[in-house]
Amino acid sequence: MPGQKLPEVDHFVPVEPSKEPIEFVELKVLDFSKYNDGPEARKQLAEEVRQAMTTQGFFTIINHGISQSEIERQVDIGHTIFKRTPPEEKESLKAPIVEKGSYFGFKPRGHWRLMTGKKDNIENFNVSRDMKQTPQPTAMKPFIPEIQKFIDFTHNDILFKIYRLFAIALEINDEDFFVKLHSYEKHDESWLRYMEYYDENPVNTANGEKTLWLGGHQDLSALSLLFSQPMSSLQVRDYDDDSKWKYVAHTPGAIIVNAGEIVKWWTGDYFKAAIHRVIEPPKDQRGHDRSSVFYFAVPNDDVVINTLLEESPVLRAAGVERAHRPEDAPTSKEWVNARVKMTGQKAAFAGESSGGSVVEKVGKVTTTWFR
Ligand SMILES: O=C(O)CCC(=O)C(=O)O
Ligand SMILES: [Fe+2]
Repeated sequence: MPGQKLPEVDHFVPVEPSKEPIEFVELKVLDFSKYNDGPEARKQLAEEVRQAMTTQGFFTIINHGISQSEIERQVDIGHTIFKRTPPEEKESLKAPIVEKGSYFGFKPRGHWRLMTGKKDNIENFNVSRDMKQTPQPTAMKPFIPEIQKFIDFTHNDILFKIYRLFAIALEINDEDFFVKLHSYEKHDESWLRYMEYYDENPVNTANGEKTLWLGGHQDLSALSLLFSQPMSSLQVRDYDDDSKWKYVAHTPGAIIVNAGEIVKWWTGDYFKAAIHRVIEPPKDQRGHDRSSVFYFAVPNDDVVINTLLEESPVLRAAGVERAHRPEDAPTSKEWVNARVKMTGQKAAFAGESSGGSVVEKVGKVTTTWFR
């Protein structure tokens, strides 16, 4: 918006990129400037999506239409909301997570229990895709038009492009198949998240292990879009390399696309849901807070989620199994509310058993937590 003066923010100063020799996961980088170069170019991108999704469930997109400065502006807006909202207002706009399974509003620090048994040190403010349906702290009000514009572009342009590539990759006849399940006009629980990790205690545990900030999980979403930020603390468990945890590199201006459990079910695990966690960063980045912005997409409320064997010849050829018995398949809203409600609450999440993973029931379906 050239010439127009935007409301002032409290600027968040991000940490400098780490210079330590850490092991990064190799992610495919998709150049979305090619998306409009015709059907052949789109087919090529779809093949790259297929390769990334069947191996990692994570990929990076660049040239997607949102600039690094627009991402920084959103991080600043989130930081400003956290800084300027007084504790009493945060308390009164607390998300009814346990009561209703809804994230809309503030998630205070300490709501989740980590696998170490400790409480999290992360503050979230979650905004409904349709911002009118979200609690509106006073500090957010000046930024509402900007935030809504950011959400709308992310949903209607970037997300829908990714979904058209998914449909092409799965050879589903209707390229808009997934787009129609995420209709902008209908209601769903998709949300924008501002997230601040507070590193108040930058000390290693006695055995030299790094402190866990957010336990290993797959997102409950269909797709999560992570706007890249410079602190090296997000790790993905590499399906390709003996399940090793590896750092996700920062690419300024990029979006990391993270497939969640809904995509895993749609594809009968042909497309992987990325297993990821957040840990304390390398030494040269400690003692800094980490502020970032995310968009989590889930289908419209009434969409029943099960494997798309009828729609996709690729899934039939791959021989995948249906994720749920038809009578057990949840609707999008049922799943989201049930899963949000129990995240970070149970002993399973706090890690009573050791080893790779813990399965927990969510209504008629299950979710898995990872170490
Ligand atoms: O902070 C991050 O980079 C990832 C956060 C995350 O995994 C989540 O909110 O689901
Ligand atoms: Fe996540």
